[in-house]
Amino acid sequence: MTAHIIDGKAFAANLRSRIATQVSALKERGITPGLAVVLVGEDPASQVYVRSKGKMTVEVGMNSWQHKLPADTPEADLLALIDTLNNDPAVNGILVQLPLPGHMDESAVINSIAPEKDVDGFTLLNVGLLATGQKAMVPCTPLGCLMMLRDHLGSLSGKRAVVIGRSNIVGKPMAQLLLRDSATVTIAHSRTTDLEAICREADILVAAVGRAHFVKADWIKPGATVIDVGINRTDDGLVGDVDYAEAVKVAGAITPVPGGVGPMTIACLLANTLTATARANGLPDPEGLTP
Ligand SMILES: NC(=O)C1=CN([C@@H]2O[C@H](COP(=O)(O)OP(=O)(O)OC[C@H]3O[C@@H](n4cnc5c(N)ncnc54)[C@H](OP(=O)(O)O)[C@@H]3O)[C@@H](O)[C@H]2O)C=CC1
Ligand SMILES: Nc1nc(=O)c2c([nH]1)NC[C@@H]1CN(c3ccc(C(=O)N[C@@H](CCC(=O)O)C(=O)O)cc3)C=[N+]21
Repeated sequence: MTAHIIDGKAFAANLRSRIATQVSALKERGITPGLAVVLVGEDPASQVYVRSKGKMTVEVGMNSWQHKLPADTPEADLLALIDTLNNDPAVNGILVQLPLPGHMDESAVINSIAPEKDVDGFTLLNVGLLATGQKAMVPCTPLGCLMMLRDHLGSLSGKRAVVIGRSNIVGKPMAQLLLRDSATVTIAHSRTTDLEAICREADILVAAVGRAHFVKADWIKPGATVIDVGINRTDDGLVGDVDYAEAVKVAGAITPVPGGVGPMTIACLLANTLTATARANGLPDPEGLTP
């Protein structure tokens, strides 16, 4: 028995085509959703993501703007750009690519984004709304993982979920979404003792660590659903956090890297931009794009 491979690439393509249909409908009413992406510095991996985001934004019919600033840009200049974007009615979504250069205060920059345009869901307001179960902008990577989990498992209610990683951009919001769907959630991290035994209890295992081949096959409960968020560049190319070749023999279902969570992250960014546009125009949330 080998695991069902959850095809994030195909899932994302399907999601983008549904988004494109809804964008066309908005355009007929004279509304074109727009996403502005801000990149500070020349990190090659970030440049790849930003280019890919821009291409897909245009493909679904949205307006796309990319603002590239040099690594030594003063923080005040970045804050001034965000202020301009906040006040530009054509801009419905703003994404500031992380990480930012060391001289910048990351939370000050993120929290200067107008919460209703915060398509990453990283501002304090959106984090608080998600944590209290209210209507928020939900971080793209966890949202994409949730969509794939629901699609594969149906209800998550009562399932044991283990999230490895407690970052603000992946681990914590992932745990919030699983909790909201009534899973029993454990968050593990670098100080967790007996990590392997905790993982073996999981019906749903989400790995967001940033270490190649970190999760071994014998940590996985037979038949479990494994979501591999990790993006690690190695001599063998791009790999996730899970020892995929072995895990695939034990898991019930697993997301590959590449072609799993990554494409869903970008599709969910477009989904959030569409949701933000609908809300800005007093329209109901688009069907099937919010949790
Ligand atoms: N596919 C996608 O769309 C995306 C992929 N990613 C990828 O996901 C991975 C995680 O990203 P991110 O959350 O930003 O990373 P962070 O580095 O912010 O967080 C990593 C987490 O892993 C934990 N960790 C590290 N070592 C261990 C260990 N030995 N045992 C248990 N836990 C450990 C850390 O624990 P502690 O808090 O104790 O330090 C931390 O909570 C990366 O590979 C990143 O590239 C990220 C965003 C989007
Ligand atoms: N403000 C902000 N929001 C983010 O969402 C954000 C960020 N900053 N900083 C960096 C991380 C990382 N991230 C990825 C998005 C897509 C892929 C992706 O599409 N990956 C492809 C492979 C791409 C490749 O070959 O490099 C895949 O997994 O199939 C990966 C990683 C978003 N992030």
